[in-house]
Amino acid sequence: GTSGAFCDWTAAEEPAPNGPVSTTTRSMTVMPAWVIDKYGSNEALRFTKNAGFPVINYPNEVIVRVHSAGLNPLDVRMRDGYGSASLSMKRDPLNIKSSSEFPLILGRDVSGVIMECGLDVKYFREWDEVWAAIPPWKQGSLAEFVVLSANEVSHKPKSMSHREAAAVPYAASTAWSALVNTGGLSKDNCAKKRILILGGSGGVGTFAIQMLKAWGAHVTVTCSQNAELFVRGLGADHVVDYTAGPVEEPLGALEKFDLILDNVGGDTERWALTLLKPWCGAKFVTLVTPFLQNTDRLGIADGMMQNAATVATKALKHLVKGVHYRWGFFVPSGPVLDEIREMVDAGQIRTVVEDTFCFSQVPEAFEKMEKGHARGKTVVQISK
Ligand SMILES: NC(=O)C1=CN([C@@H]2O[C@H](COP(=O)(O)OP(=O)(O)OC[C@H]3O[C@@H](n4cnc5c(N)ncnc54)[C@H](OP(=O)(O)O)[C@@H]3O)[C@@H](O)[C@H]2O)C=CC1
Repeated sequence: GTSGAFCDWTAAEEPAPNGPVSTTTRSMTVMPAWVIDKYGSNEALRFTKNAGFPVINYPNEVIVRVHSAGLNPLDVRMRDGYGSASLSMKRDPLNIKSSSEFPLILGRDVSGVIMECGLDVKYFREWDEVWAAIPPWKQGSLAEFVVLSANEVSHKPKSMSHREAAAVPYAASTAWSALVNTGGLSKDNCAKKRILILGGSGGVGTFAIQMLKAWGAHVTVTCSQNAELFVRGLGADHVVDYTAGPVEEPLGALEKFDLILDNVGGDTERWALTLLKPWCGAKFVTLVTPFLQNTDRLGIADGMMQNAATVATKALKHLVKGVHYRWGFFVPSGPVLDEIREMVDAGQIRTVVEDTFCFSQVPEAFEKMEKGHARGKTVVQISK
């Protein structure tokens, strides 16, 4: 990656069919973007100057000019086809435009400037600086412009650059949704609570640690030994190295927990619920669920039935042992990002951008994401 550099994507080969790109959104019909036309590896990524320009279809929508786009592990999985059946159904519920998802633009995080507002939009004006997490069923931020509902957008923190701000929304909104909506935690009820984060060094974990510390909780984290200083720097009180051997034993020797946030999945459910305080309302919230795999495999109706059956069976199995089992999800929400902005501007949440790529280097950014073991976020600079 390049630190803060911009590359000249205008030098790319493909000519725009409608002449030079204009500077006002209303007269534009095409824009530069990275798209995929089929699912697959990095070869599927294609740069074009002729991606369809986003259109305001509903009066509550806004068009955002993208300054910086943030990447998440989900982008790599979506490039590979994860969620394809479920998300294209959500994009096109009436199946009006068959095979509607292509060309698909990836990129779930955006920081940029409002260029146009629908007639019902009251809270934003043109030129407002905003950030947002883009729902997976919408076209993403690896493009010059993106259209979003105003209720998915929030004013960007003043204390962050666009580059930093693009590294926050999707992972921080997921952490908030899992801890607050699913876990029932808030700034008013965390003091003295003991929280365990399985997989604390990733995107979601790093924001979860900072939120919980700001709310006064005691935070234990599992991560690699080489991430210990990183998570301690974010506020983690106790760190257990998962690369040194099974973590069940060292964690089992500790005082029990009020909530566990699971970012790892796999066999964690087999042992982690025994680490919770029984009969105290303690919760296990996992973000690693078969939700989209089930709907991809079985279709929406049968997939949702399967999801409901799986989560109900597991919840019941654990409820009889006195603990609650829940699935957490990313939820797009401007109001949640407003709360996160206040924490950022109050110095309670910061972000670590590990790598910055320019717009012409999107395949390199995906290669970096594929390697995993990130110690911070990956951002693509789209415009100055
Ligand atoms: N349900 C939903 O809506 C959402 C689900 N997710 C899921 O949540 C999970 C976390 O997402 P995100 O934070 O963005 O992902 P990241 O890849 O950024 O983070 C994952 C972290 O887990 C660590 N890790 C891997 N294996 C273990 C282990 N056995 N024990 C402890 N730590 C481990 C990795 O660290 P190391 O480098 O040391 O291996 C890495 O830092 C992912 O599985 C993602 O798919 C995310 C967003 C929304």
